[in-house]
Amino acid sequence: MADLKQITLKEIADHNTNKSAWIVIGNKVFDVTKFLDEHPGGCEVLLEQAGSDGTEAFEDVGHSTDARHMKDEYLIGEVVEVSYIYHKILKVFFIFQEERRTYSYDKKTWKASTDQDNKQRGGESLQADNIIYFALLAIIVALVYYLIAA
Ligand code: HEM
Repeated sequence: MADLKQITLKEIADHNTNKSAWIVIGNKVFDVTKFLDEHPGGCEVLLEQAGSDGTEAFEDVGHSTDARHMKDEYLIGEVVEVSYIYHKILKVFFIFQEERRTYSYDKKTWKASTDQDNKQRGGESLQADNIIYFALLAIIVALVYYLIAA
């Protein structure tokens, strides 16, 4: 595994269409272009994740052991470490916002947000969320800088 091709997130991001679809699962990169038409869950879900980190989506489905082995047929490389960590941090913020938006208390599950949901919640609280997240991020960065400088 040591000689796996090192791929940056920027490269991966360019492969987000049905002509070329790469997905990150764990820290590995899978070229699922040829698998799009064969995926039992449909090509749409794969295309939604194409060009980005699909680890959460892949795990949430609870794929079988067969599916986990099957994905290795499409392995083409691994994510370059530094950018992966950076991406995960961004992704945590992104997922957190998505989930805040889409949790259904009736069904006790996460679901895709609809225009109706967004209207009910109103855009303002989402904006407020964003400000809080970025303020927290700024505090963390300032702390790290202070510790390094001290
Ligand atoms: C290379 C990556 C992937 C492989 C090899 C793969 C393979 C499979 C297989 C074999 C199944 C049939 C059920 C099972 O055996 O678990 C399945 C179902 C499914 N997969 Fe994937 N999958 C991949 C990535 C993804 C991703 C990134 C998503 C994103 C959401 C996804 C969503 C689904 C869904 C929604 C189903 C249907 C589940 C159901 O009907 O209960 N898959 N996949």
